[in-house]
Amino acid sequence: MIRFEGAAKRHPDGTVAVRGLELDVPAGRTTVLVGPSGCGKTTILRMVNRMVVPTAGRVLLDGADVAGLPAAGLRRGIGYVIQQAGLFPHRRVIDNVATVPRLLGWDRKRARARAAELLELVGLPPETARRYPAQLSGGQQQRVGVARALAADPPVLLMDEPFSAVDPLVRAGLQEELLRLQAELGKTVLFVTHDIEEAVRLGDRVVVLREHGEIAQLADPHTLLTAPADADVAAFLGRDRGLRGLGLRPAGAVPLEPLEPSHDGWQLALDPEGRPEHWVRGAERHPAPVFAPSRDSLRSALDAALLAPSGLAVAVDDAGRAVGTASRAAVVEALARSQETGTAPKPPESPEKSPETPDAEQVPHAGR
Ligand SMILES: Nc1ncnc2c1ncn2[C@@H]1O[C@H](COP(=O)(O)OP(=O)(O)OP(=O)(O)O)[C@@H](O)[C@H]1O
Repeated sequence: MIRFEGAAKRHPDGTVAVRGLELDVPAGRTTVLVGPSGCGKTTILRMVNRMVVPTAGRVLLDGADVAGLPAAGLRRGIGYVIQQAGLFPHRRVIDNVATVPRLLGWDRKRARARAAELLELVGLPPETARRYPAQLSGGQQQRVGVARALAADPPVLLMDEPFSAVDPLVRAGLQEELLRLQAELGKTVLFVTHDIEEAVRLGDRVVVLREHGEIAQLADPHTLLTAPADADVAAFLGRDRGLRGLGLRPAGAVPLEPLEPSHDGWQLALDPEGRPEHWVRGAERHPAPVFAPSRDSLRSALDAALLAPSGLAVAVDDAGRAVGTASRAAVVEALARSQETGTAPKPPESPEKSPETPDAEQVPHAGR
């Protein structure tokens, strides 16, 4: 666990980058810092690996003040991924990834074997290992950056806008990959972005910051979207590519995945008619939130995905029978696509209004 106790940074020129942050970052989860440019996100992140030394307060890593830990050892135990990957241009990909294991004293063969394993883990084909960074695409370079950060199997991963330099499609793929990796590895991830969509997509918890690293709201994505703390947060949520249009856009644009027997250990219990009842995992049992692609909005789909313990919204037909699932990522991606084209996707064929679904009334106005 990372704890910020009144951690502040005041620069010699008088600029207060961070005023006095009180924040707990829980172990094994993804916490996303999001906020406008200059609000102190990078400063906060770098306080953890001592690239920035607080001028007041302190940062604790598993109870130990990082100021008292040797910087080199501390940094080797913390993965750090930055924009543009920050790879060594003159080293082959495999040796970029093997850097930290080599620093830890592993022999070259073992370090390279570990690097090869990691390249596979982040989805890079084996032939990329022998190339130099400049011979890879931007998205591939970011994957190498992630592999390198994971090389020493650090419990903590700091990620500073790692995906912001790549185009939206590649970015969506990288986000998907990170979600998959995190489900597998359960690192303590502190992730910085200025993109609220990315924050909502990746974060178990989202910290919305305003100037001087002050917390405007700390919440899970669902609470953030449905109950912004104040008008500033609401305005921030609605800005950029915004989530404002969610309630106006039909959920029919979300691609559905077929129902599987198990999703990360969660099983969907259906009634005899095939209608979803619960998500079940061992002794755990939670309601299965649903949406109807033929008449609901993207907002309903996103709510369902955010509320489901499996992270999957269950799509139902007009009779309420389960017909597929949609992940949080798939819903956000559908939103991004509809915004890129500037118009909402065509409403699905089902013009009748349903009294239970007020969003359906708004569908014909979407895109205006
Ligand atoms: N060396 C420095 N001297 C003076 N001010 C600085 C210095 N480094 C950063 N700052 C200021 O501290 C504030 C916080 O910077 P920081 O880089 O943490 O913001 P950020 O939220 O990460 O911004 P961005 O999203 O643009 O990367 C900014 O106002 C910045 O100008």
